[in-house]
Amino acid sequence: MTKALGMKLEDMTMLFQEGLQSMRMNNYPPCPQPKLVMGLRPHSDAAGLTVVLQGNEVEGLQIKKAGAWVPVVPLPNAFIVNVGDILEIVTNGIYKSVEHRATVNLHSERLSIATFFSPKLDGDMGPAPSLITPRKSGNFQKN
Ligand SMILES: O=C(O)CCC(=O)C(=O)O
Ligand SMILES: [Fe+2]
Repeated sequence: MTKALGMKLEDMTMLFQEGLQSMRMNNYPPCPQPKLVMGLRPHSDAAGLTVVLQGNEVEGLQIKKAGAWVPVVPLPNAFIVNVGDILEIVTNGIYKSVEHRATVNLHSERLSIATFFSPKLDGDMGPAPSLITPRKSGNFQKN
């Protein structure tokens, strides 16, 4: 990723080398009124990267693309990798954090496992210094 972006490796390892990994297992039971219920509300993940396994290959995950909700069709033995808010900030907005949600199904239970890879908890975080040039300023501010 750093090579593709022309970013210094240290700008990434500084944050993620001692990063945190957490996991959420989601179970969406069948729902008699799936049009009236949302499994997981629209959100973006606060992490750097999220890896999702759609456990039992039941459809439900959707991403927002050009203003429309697009289903992410489960593929056997495939993971979904989502960019989270922190990576959007570190890459100075080059990679965008994706808004997504999970719907429920009338007859099928759905299972998913999401693994969140986040930076270390202490220290400064902001756009990678190596991505800021006189022609390209930082899109996010450190507080
Ligand atoms: O159930 C899914 O496919 C998505 C899960 C998710 O977005 C999350 O746990 O943050
Ligand atoms: Fe999520």
